[in-house]
Amino acid sequence: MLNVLLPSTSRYMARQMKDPYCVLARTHSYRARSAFKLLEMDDKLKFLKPNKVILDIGCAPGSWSQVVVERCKLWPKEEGNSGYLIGVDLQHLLPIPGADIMGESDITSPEVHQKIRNKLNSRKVDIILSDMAHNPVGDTSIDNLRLIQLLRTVYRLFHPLDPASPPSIELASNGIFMCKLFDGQETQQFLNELRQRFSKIRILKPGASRESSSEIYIYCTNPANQDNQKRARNRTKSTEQPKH
Ligand SMILES: C[S@@+](CC[C@H](N)C(=O)[O-])C[C@H]1O[C@@H](n2cnc3c(N)ncnc32)[C@H](O)[C@@H]1O
Repeated sequence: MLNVLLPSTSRYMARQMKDPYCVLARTHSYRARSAFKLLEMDDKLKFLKPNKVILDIGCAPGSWSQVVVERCKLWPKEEGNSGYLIGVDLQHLLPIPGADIMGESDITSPEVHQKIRNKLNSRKVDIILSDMAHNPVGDTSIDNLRLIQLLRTVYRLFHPLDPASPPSIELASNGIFMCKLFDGQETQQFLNELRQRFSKIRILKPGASRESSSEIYIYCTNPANQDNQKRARNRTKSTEQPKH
């Protein structure tokens, strides 16, 4: 009956039942299979630790935040653990114990930046995670470009275009920025922009990421120091502005 009435829904459910990561997500009470992408990347790079201040951008339905809470021991919080997690998403999402969730919040909005700043209360962010994405339209070049535009607004939070203006969010001197990107023709340009801001960049494709998906993860460490940042911002400014 379900097959007749809702063929695409039942096909989706069948696929989910066969997908080992969906089964595992249910077993471990993760809200999405994407938890296993972060778990795998953290197993490899070991960046999630107690005492870290973390911003999880595009956090709904919340499986990455669940992983961060577990690995950074935010719930129940160990005594002396100064770690803190803020999760931001356009969508409404259910609370996650140990995380400070900002649902119905657009990361491109200045009001949201102000709310994050208030929550941080002058603390620097150690790790910025972004699994954020629009719904892919399936055209690689459009999806690639749209996500890059969104990610530029994210890195400009901690590396503003105007070198004279203070960053909206301060990244710690040993801070990490990890973001998802739909791979495509603008990827190299985007990587070049990141290379001006971080001296170490790695590209990851975790096993839980579907082969058919163009998604890749970019893991950036060693942020440029203040002077280099200013020089990089000046260089980027001149290449990013339209030529007349
Ligand atoms: C693939 S999902 C993230 C899954 C999440 N990491 C998890 O494990 O549960 C991508 C999310 O990015 C969010 N998103 C897209 N654009 C956004 C924006 N401008 N601001 C905040 N969130 C955004 C979407 O609402 C969506 O929930």
